Amino acid sequence: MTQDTEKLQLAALRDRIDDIDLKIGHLISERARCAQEVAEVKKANSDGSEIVYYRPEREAQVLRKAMERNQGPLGDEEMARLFREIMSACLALEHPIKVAFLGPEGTFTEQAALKHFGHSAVTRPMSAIDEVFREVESGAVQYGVVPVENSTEGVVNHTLDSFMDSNLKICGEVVLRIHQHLLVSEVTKTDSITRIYSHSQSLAQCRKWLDAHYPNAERVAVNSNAEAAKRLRGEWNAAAIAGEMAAEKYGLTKFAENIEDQPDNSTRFLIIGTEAVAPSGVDKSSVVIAMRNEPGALHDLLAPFQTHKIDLTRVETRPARSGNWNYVFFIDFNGHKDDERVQAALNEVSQKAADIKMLGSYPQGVL
Ligand SMILES: C=C(O[C@@H]1C=C(C(=O)O)C=C[C@H]1O)C(=O)O
Repeated sequence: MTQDTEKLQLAALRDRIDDIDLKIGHLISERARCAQEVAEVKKANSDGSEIVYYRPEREAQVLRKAMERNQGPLGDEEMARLFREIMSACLALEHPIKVAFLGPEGTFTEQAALKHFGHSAVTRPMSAIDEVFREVESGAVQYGVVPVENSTEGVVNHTLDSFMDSNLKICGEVVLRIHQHLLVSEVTKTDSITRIYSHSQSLAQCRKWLDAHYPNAERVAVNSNAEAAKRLRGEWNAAAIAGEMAAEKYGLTKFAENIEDQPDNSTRFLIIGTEAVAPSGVDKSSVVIAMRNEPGALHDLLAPFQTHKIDLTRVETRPARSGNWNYVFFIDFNGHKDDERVQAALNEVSQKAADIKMLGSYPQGVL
């Protein structure tokens, strides 16, 4: 009797779900047709220059709205992730977007690219950060994704250096929680692991765990975590440290999970492209500023931001490669380059700076 009631109740609920899915399906198709029309309008009004289909500022607004109006029971991020995928599919209908990322397949950077653009983007692995820059510069892809800073290990210097030689712009940022796992293959003898492969950043992020659990294993730094995962093939005495995607892509087992020393370990990635991005309402900007080696240079650099009440979110120093100045600062702050306050501050800085280069204004990461 109770089994019958359960069956009836479930059947009724499943009928309701089928009805709802039907409506969702129709609505998604209607949305996709609208996106196609957007593409038609863009084409009809084109002045002959290349049409820009992907609009980072609009996408950020759509995702923020999805989160703001969400009443549960799904979490805000979960809701936004669903909309992320719907938009990704709609954009692919307008124009398939091609994205280069720091590879090989299975890296955290690939995960960041998919988190930012959704799974309808066509992603291409590159073997080095400067290759990602070159691929975008050559026009082979429209966008690139590169890591820029990790909460445990700090800045990715290759990325900052690549910006010094490039005219590409930053069009977005994405932050990824990084979980590291100790991976083994089916041939690994787990009680005789004497070598552990990983990227140097990941080895550093798991230093204490390794000291505690594998104090005598040789730590071998390789080009990427995915490369580390690949190296395991046929080595019975080796393990790799890498993320979930690498484990899945290379068919490895998690022998120990979440072994990063800091529980809030996260990495920030930048989206690079050729187009400047319009304000989305909640934006960040990045600039490189070269100062002469004079007393008070750092004060001269920072004071205008304080005067105009602009929050700095990061200040990074790199050795300058030219003889004209000594310091180069990479500065991130809240605000868009079109904001009056930002323009006023940058104007004041430029009077004291040897050189100033705007790397881009872009929507603050939503997901
Ligand atoms: C539809 C547009 O084009 C693209 C697709 C979007 C969407 O599906 O909502 C949003 C921004 C663009 O990346 C648009 O510009 O509005």
